[in-house]
Amino acid sequence: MRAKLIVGNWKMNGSRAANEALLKGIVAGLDNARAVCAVCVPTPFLQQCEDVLTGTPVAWGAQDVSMHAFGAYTGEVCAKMLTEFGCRYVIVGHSERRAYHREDSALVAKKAQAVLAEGMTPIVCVGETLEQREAGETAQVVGAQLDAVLEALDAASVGRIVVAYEPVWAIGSGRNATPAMAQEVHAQLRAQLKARNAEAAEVVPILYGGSMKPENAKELLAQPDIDGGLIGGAALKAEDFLAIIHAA
Ligand SMILES: O=C[C@H](O)COP(=O)(O)O
Repeated sequence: MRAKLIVGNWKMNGSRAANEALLKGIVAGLDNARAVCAVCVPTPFLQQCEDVLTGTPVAWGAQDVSMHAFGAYTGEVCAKMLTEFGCRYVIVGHSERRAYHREDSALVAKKAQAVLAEGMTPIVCVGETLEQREAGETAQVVGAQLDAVLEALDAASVGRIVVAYEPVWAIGSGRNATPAMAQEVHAQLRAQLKARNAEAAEVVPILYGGSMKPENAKELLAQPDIDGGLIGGAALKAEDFLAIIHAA
């Protein structure tokens, strides 16, 4: 039985004052939530997460990382640096990075390797655009995105990743995939993981992301292969994020 994992992706939002209230609000409202939870915040706020969240059940992480270890890469942040701020998770391959920064699956695979090499957990995002879904290409697109990462990892490392299925058309649109649509893709992703490492496939959490909110979380999270959520907009309000955590 996989524990549910709820991760907030703050994207490029937040301020020191607002974060303080949000993080403390999340911690205060956790009660005895069964789900594991984390927030992935903009890099400048990692120190604040470490200050506020150390000793609480809420983990934290980053939204991107360099594929390089160290060196002359202006503007980049490497995995080793993230470990110095206590990061447990790093999102790689979010569709916004793929679309706005032209990141391809080969680069995403290298980033996942860099995260694993420093002992953290990559949250590997995959997902199709609306155009690709309408052309019947969903299975092929997300399959290729995940395979690129799996092929770059040794079989033992497969069990150390998290996968997030985020249909691009559902992100920030208010239009979520139906539970059945999401489950169909999650089952395919699970089968791909199994083909690489059957034992690991049973423990890898596969998260759904794309307009998950308090009103639809329970039904999505009830699907057999939906092990949690990668939450954007609803992670910016403690009340909504907590409602999703408690739905899990
Ligand atoms: O990483 C999170 C996703 O992009 C989902 O964002 P959203 O919940 O605002 O649709």
